[in-house]
Amino acid sequence: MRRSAAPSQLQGNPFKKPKFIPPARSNPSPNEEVTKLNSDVKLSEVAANKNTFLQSQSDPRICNLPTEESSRGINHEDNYREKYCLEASAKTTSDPHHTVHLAPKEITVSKGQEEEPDSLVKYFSVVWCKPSKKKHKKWEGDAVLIVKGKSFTLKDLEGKDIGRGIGYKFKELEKIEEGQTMTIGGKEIEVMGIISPDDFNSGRCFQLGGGSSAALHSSQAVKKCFSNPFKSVCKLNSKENRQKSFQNCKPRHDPYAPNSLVMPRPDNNHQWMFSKNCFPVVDVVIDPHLVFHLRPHQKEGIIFLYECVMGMRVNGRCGAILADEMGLGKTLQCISLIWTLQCQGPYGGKPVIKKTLIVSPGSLVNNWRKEFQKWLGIERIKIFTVDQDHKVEEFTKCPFYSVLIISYEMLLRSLDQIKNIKFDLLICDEGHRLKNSTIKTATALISLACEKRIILTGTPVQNDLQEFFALIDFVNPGILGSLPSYRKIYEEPIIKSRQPSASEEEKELGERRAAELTCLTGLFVLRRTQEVINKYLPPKIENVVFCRPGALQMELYRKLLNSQAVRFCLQGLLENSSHLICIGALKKLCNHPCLLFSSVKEKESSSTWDENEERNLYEGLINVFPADYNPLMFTEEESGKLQVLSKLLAVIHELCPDEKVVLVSNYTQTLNILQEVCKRHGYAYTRLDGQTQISQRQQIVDGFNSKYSSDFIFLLSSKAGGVGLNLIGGSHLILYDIDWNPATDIQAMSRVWRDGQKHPVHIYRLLTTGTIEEKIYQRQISKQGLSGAVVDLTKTCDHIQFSVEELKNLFTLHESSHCVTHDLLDCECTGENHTGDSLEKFPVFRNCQLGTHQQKSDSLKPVSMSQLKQWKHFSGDHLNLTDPFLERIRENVSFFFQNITNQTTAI
Ligand SMILES: Nc1ncnc2c1ncn2[C@@H]1O[C@H](COP(=O)(O)OP(=O)(O)OP(=O)(O)O)[C@@H](O)[C@H]1O
Ligand SMILES: [Mg+2]
Repeated sequence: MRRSAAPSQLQGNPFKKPKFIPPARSNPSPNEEVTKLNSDVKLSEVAANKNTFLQSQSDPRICNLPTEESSRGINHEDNYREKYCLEASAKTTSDPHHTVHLAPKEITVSKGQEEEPDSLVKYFSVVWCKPSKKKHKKWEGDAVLIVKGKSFTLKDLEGKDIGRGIGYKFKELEKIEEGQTMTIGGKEIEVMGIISPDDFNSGRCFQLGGGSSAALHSSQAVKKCFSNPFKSVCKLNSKENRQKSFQNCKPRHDPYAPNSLVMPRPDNNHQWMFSKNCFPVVDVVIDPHLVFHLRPHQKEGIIFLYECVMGMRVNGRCGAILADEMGLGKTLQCISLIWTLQCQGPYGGKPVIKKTLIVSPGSLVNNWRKEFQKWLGIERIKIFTVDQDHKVEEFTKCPFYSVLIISYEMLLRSLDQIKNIKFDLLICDEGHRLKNSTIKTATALISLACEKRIILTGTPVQNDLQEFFALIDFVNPGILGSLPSYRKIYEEPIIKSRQPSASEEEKELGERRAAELTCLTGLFVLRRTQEVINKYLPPKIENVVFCRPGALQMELYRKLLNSQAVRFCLQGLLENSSHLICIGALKKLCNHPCLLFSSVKEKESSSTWDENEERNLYEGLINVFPADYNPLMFTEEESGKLQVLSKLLAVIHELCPDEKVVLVSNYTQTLNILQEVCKRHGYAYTRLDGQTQISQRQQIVDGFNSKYSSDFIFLLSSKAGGVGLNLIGGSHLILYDIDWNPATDIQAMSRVWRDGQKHPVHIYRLLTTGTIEEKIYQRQISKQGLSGAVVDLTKTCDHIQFSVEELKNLFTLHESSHCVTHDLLDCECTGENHTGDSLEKFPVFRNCQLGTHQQKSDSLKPVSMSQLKQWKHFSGDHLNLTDPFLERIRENVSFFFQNITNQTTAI
């Protein structure tokens, strides 16, 4: 029977016959085929090397200048890539079943023939069409046929079921072989080949619809390689001309100098594809001026980024995600990359890029400028930052600017102009916001033509597989296929395998798909944890301080809990969001009663006072305050936390007059109170919150960090300014209130304990004993909080669903406990200075949808209950530590937890 070719037939799906054999390549031997599927990662190298080996024999365009490299041993750090790739593919390579089965005889069944028919599973690649009597079939598509015992499933290459059948005769299904045509489930099919269980389990057999690594490394590489072989044929005709031109091609910096950092050379395949005009390969060497400052992980990061954007890691793909934890110097790594590519390139030393676009949150635009200046000075590179007074047009008009830095908001406003500029490199800082591809910013950035794209994010990217897809698809569009096919092939099986009810088969499939996805994306996603710089950082002393509430606070708290609104909440009688109003009131009260007073007064005079819930909540509350209560004249004694804070500031000021404090709250109103405290005590302060002009933010940060600044306190709204800021001028950080999302707090805490910090860092988290603040903290550190994915700043309290049980717990005041959190730890101590083991012995794990093999210690994760138990802890009455700061506040504190990281680091 003759047939029209199905799509795969034309594109060279290796699971079908006739196989696509690239030009200049001999028919692969069976052994070669085995290698091909043994390791996806190695595959690109094997395939590429083989191809180019064959080509380079006769191809005049590959012009390697003879180098002394091998004899003198330049540190190209090639083995870094190898190590990295091997790690990514470890799972795959260790699998012994990695073979393509070419003939029906080689059908692999999961168990022996004598097994129960139901347990036999076979996989076939097929083409299908609607049944017809026509001689010349018009096949409608490729599919994968899964035969299991007496039933079968037909899936298209996007992983969607397109046919199913049960109750077939086992013998009939057992006999299926290559070349056979049959009608099955209302479709006519022709069997094109047999798929090994491993190729099915890894998802590789869906390659045309998906984009598995096998597809990438074989067909795409091949397509790229052979698409237009004559496009960049050497134009230099005379031998002398060539020689002359080569002589000028020298590395910009000496690759043999001690400590030089030399980028890996492109392989033959890369040269064949990208070397224009037959230029010789020249070493790309990072500016020694930068190398001098680089940490080891940053050197590796630069090589990684270089290889990614040069298309050396995944053929024809130039995107990367650098997801290093906060404070690891992602900015410096990018600056090094930009500076290098702007001045150098592997082909004749010609620069790879001319213009770079950096998009960042508004508050970081000037930080980028500062970092450029810090590392490169003002002469080497001309950067342009867009703000109200400096428009994109100016950048366009002045050719000497090579880097444009713009906020996400401004980018949207200037998109038309930006689109008209040819950028060669696009960097999206805090790029986690692109996780939703439908938002305007993401669509705008996707629309830019630039191929070399880098996302920087401190947040782990694999926690949500859909968001993961969006980020991956942004940097390397199409690499995972379409969203629907990705969901079918990867997301659904992976999620299913994580369900408690998952069968062994589902678990295995999910794990294999996750491994495949990791292997594929691991080539261009890099994440290192804070551990890599710990040794450069001073000690960090972290304290959780449980502050006794003041008398007025207690009375008001009881009153609120007895209100009709709270009671209705607990009976489930109120609207969905009414519990949030109650929670909000309790949190305000914990910060200071005057905040609650102001809210009640404000509501009373507003037109919405009639709204039941609030009236029910605030009823009679004003009577608890003294008759002449004036919120502007608040006292410190009225709030337990404020009292502790005030004493803490005093002792820091007294004992460490050169050190500064970052004081963080989530609320502007609370910051107002803290600001007032600063004024009353005569502390010089500066402030950054949501209202601070973007253009002023860096100035404020710089002022505070400067050793000449007289500011003692930096008042920071964590929501407004948490991300990306460097506040190393401060060495004490006080979190005045707690957020539901641990990420907000962790972000804030990371502002001071980072590279460049000279003093030991003291972190104080203040919680009001027995109140909702403890409950929120418990939620942060409990399993529930830890698994909710969590380290994501966009998640707010509104996302949390509370059961009535949980609400009951939230709305309970524990008046007699020193520390409810400690009570919950099942700790046998009585608060008498229990010295737990160091936290460092207990690596922190985070949940990741890709599975266990991805789990790494991650300091972005809040501590867990069991880790907290290992911290030193003691009640206020039993404090006998020699910590002079805690000593001074013990009177108002019912309990402490303390943990010291890097105790022995010499600064
Ligand atoms: N090699 C280095 N030596 C000294 N300081 C460094 C080095 N690398 C980075 N830094 C400094 O460390 C601080 C943190 O760097 P950076 O802001 O780039 O971190 P980041 O990885 O972007 O973190 P975040 O995710 O919080 O934005 C900056 O002040 C930077 O100048
Ligand atoms: Mg940053």
